[in-house]
Amino acid sequence: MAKLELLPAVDVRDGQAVRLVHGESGTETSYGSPLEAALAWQRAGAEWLHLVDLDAAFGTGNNRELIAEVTRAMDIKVELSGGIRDDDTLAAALATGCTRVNLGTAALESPEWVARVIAEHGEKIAVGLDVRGTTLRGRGWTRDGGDLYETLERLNKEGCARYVVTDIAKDGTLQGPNLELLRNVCAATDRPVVASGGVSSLDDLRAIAELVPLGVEGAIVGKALYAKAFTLEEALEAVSS
Ligand SMILES: O=C(O)c1ccccc1NCC(=O)[C@H](O)[C@H](O)COP(=O)(O)O
Repeated sequence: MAKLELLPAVDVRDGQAVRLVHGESGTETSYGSPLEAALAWQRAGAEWLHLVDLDAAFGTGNNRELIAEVTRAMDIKVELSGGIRDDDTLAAALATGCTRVNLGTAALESPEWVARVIAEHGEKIAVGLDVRGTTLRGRGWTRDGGDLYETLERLNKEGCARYVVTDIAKDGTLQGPNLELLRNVCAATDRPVVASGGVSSLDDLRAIAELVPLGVEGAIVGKALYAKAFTLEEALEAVSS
């Protein structure tokens, strides 16, 4: 059986690595240099980094230079997220050399553009499905953006390669992942799914790993690593078989 990929997260706000609760602006806890955090995950054996420009997501500026610097410094695969919504921001993100980008708001507000870039860039484009209940949220998760399953059906038809699924109610809370949501999304698509939000323990990761046969490919881990609930080495070991 394929093993679950782990993507430690570095979310950047105002030049700092931070964690938010429910992705809400103003709930930041700071964890210092994003480059140091990313290098630490790489040294610990990560194969992926999930790197988020929160200012770009919230529309409070951007950390574009820093995000590019961190991405260039990595020998591992990088998934970039946050504020990638048009040709300029997509070109800047891809120019960093990242492995793929994660589009959120654009998939809700600019469906024609997203269909075009999916057709042009294939595997380099993932779509973030960030939900409260079954309602998608855009603009840094501050605005409603339609129904999860209607949007998923449309993106499936357009050939979207992969989805990053976040239950906003769980994100940054250490309350455990929403396994039911992951199962439901896997049932509605044949594309790989990356789980995000709420991981609190090695058992949570083992529970997500049980969903690999259903289509879950990876899990993003943020708060639990920064709060030292477990180490990345322990997490990689827990999902290695
Ligand atoms: O990814 C985004 O674009 C984004 C936008 C607005 C708020 C938060 C956003 N991402 C947050 C993450 O990707 C978290 O790092 C990830 O869900 C990890 O969550 P957790 O393990 O619960 O800390």
